[in-house]
Amino acid sequence: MSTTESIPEQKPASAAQSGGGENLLEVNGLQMHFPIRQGILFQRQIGAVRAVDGIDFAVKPGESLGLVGESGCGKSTTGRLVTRLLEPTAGSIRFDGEDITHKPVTKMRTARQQLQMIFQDPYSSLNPRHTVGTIIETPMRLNGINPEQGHKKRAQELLEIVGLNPEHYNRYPNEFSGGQRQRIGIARALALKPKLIVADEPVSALDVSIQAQVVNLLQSLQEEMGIAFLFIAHDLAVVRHFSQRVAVMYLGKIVEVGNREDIYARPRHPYTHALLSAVPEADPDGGDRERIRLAGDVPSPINPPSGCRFRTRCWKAQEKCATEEPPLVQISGNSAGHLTACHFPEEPSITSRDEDVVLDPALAALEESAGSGAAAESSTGEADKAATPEKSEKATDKD
Ligand SMILES: Nc1ncnc2c1ncn2[C@@H]1O[C@H](COP(=O)(O)OP(=O)(O)OP(=O)(O)O)[C@@H](O)[C@H]1O
Repeated sequence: MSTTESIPEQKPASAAQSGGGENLLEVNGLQMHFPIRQGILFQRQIGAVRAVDGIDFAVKPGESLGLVGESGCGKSTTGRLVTRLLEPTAGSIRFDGEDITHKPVTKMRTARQQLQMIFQDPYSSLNPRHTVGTIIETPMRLNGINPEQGHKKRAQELLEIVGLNPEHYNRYPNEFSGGQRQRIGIARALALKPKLIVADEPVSALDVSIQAQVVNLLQSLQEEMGIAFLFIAHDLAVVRHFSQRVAVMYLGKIVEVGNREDIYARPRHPYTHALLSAVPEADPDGGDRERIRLAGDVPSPINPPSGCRFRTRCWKAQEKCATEEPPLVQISGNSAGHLTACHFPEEPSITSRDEDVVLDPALAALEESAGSGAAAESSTGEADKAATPEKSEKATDKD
């Protein structure tokens, strides 16, 4: 574990990510500050939730970029900004060569068609009063798309593509399981032949056994139809096999981005190490892995820590981390395109260290007492709960 300071090779995020071919999506300096207002009449702004606070990333045609971080880091807000469901406070979004940052939705018909979103909750994202056929056909009709074979045939084709029975065209969403509903949502997104799909935690509400099936489906769509993905997830396990590149987000900032191999085998940011530590079998060689117990919650985005935002939970934090925000750059030892925002990065390895890193003193005390007596037994559950940097399980279902 190195504590020496790395001297960043100055390659800023946007420049490093836009090299090597055209980008389908390019995001620069993107910010979303939700205003906090007070007062009944005048609604004075007294602060802001800095949900997304100046991020840069790019997605190439046909590529999948995973966007990963704990709950509240700003991933969904990023997805909603990219799909223009939210108006950004600052920054720019270019899609397929066009600046869509402030373009009214009514004036961006093509981009709107080619940029689709799949939502987390397959229960609330489908209108329960419409048949599956209507749900899939409506976007085609609204966008003036008239397939040669007719709307019904095309909707049935799409049902087949996503692994559902085309004869279920006249059924209603409540007749399907969660996994099947997510497939209907995917068929609806495909109806407009998108170039990019923003998938916001598309499997986290599903039973674990169903998750893999839906991820496999999305992967085959990416490979066979050349669709690019911005795949949002709260842990690194889900995006592992699906994303060629991964961006790790913490409290409104991207703290590390790189290709799959760099992020999973040679991570540099302590937060990436902590997230990876929570992934079962993160070490591709099956060796002894480091154990980092990331406890506590992400600090409030209303008043984020100065300097490096991760410093309040970081085991390597020093004074500099409080006073200077580390830039997202290709630090010494990183390969091209692997960018890390850290003054004191970790060694590029995930092998076991001499000691586990336990970040929460309360958790450490619990673990100490766990070795002795019956009282310890009851506290172990608490410790596990506190150590899991994941959202709580949502509704489960089976296909
Ligand atoms: N409309 C809004 N008004 C005010 N604050 C918001 C709004 N939407 C999101 N936030 C806040 O912005 C921060 C980032 O939220 P966001 O949903 O983007 O995070 P996330 O990483 O996607 O987490 P999750 O997985 O829980 O959705 C959170 O603190 C959230 O409370």
